Amino acid sequence: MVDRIAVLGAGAWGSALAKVLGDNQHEVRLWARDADHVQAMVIDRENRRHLPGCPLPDTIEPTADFAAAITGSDWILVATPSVAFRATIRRLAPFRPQRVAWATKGLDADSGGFLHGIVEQEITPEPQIAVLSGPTFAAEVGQGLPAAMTVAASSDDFAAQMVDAFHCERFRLYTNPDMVGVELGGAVKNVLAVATGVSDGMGLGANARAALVTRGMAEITRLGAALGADPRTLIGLAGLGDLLLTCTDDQSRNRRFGLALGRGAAIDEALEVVGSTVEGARTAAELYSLAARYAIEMPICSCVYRLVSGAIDPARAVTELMERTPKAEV
Ligand SMILES: NC(=O)c1ccc[n+]([C@@H]2O[C@H](COP(=O)([O-])OP(=O)(O)OC[C@H]3O[C@@H](n4cnc5c(N)ncnc54)[C@H](O)[C@@H]3O)[C@@H](O)[C@H]2O)c1
Ligand SMILES: O=P(O)(O)OC[C@H](O)CO
Repeated sequence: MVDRIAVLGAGAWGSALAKVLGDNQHEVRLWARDADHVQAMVIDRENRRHLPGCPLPDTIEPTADFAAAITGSDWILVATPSVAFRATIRRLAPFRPQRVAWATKGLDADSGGFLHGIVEQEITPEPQIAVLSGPTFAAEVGQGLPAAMTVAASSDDFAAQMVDAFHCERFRLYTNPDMVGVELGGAVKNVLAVATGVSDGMGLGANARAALVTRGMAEITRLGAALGADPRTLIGLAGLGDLLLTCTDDQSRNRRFGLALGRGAAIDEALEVVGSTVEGARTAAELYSLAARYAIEMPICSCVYRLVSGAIDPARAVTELMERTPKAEV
């Protein structure tokens, strides 16, 4: 069956996912707020700004007209950065969409809560919802390299529709009912990728990186337990899978941001070096509040928060982490 889908947000990830859907012969309207950017995509048949070298199939119609993108769509896929998520959902609400999915990773900038909370608050009547997350760099997906993700949906029917829409020989979706676990993994891994980037930028070595990834996983697990996430989700694609990818490969913008900080760049300079979305830099603050609300110790994530808010420098972060009181591992 051919779906009509509106993809909201034509960054690297919205464009890569639109391409998978379009290559699968679905009718995709790819919305971007910048009319010049849309015009360039129409002429180039490529998103040269965010996903160069990945031709957009004819099934994708780039548009700057929000209403035209939404009207008549079977479902909506939001792929903006988290900072724009609530505004996008508010804009969508008057259209009373029945099925809303998102591929954004992060937390609500206002409340520090999960993104599904924003959709539940802003859209009435409540639509069916789904979140897509996992270890996936947009450039590789755009090039058609194999990848797998997790989808957590509020109904089996919507989960099955998402699997049908995306499934192909190079893209595989696993369903999982645990929306909290899937969203948590995608949000926290970005903060931990900043930490491992800082460590590598300082030249602290492979042992330190492995320790950060492993103890970072312990932090995700503790917070996940407090929030009711399924531990199996946290060691799945949207948890450990994405943590490993983002902490170890320089395609990650969060990791590159951390690398720049670890080599001595100021925060603004490091953001500029990366030049596109660095979710972990803002998720760190939201995560700090969330962990505090549940009284969960997350020393690595806390250090990243204090680092990106300018309270400490990388050397101080290392000292603080290493000089914590010895404790049992589990
Ligand atoms: N790039 C990846 O490999 C990847 C993979 C998985 C998930 N994600 C997630 O997808 C989300 C988007 O990331 P990206 O890589 O596409 O970002 P990007 O930096 O490539 O592009 C961001 C786009 O969002 C647009 N934007 C910013 N504010 C907006 C607003 N208020 N309304 C509409 N558009 C707005 C920008 O103009 C830009 O086109 C993030 O949460 C990211 O963590 C990215
Ligand atoms: O480039 P990053 O660090 O935003 O990571 C992109 C994806 O989230 C990887 O799964």
